[in-house]
Amino acid sequence: MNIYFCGSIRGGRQDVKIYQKIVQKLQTYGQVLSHDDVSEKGEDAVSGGDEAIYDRDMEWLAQSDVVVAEVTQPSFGVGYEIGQAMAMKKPILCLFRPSSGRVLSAMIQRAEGKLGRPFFQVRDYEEEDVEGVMENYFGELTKI
Ligand SMILES: O=c1[nH]c(=O)n([C@H]2C[C@H](O)[C@@H](COP(=O)(O)O)O2)cc1CO
Repeated sequence: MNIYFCGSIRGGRQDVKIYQKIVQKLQTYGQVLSHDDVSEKGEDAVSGGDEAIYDRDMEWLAQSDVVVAEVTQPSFGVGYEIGQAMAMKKPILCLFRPSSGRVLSAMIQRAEGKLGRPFFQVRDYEEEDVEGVMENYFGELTKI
């Protein structure tokens, strides 16, 4: 299974430790298609620049069987990828931490009803529960 992971880069890297935890867990379900650099800096210096990043990520999105997005830290890129993945009719799991004090965009929160479960889901979670949330999701996904 190819899994595309979305997480904020230029939107802010505050949650990078949580992204690393999510990616580690996703690797137990399949191949994770995501930029290698889940460090604080991001991958600004990638050769080929922004166009290469865009083309690579759209290709990976097209190749993915499922998309997992951490949406707590707002990011234009993550929102864009979610919209593209919806247009491609990929199953999408959005993970949001209410304890951040943020309120999730209505455009993500209310997209849930539009493709129908289990194709678009938003799950609220706490950091210590994130592995269990993914176990539930992937358990249900394999039954479709
Ligand atoms: O360097 C990058 N590499 C990269 O893969 N992306 C993609 C993957 C992330 O899920 C998303 C992050 O978007 P943003 O940088 O607007 O927060 O965009 C985005 C950037 C920088 O915008």
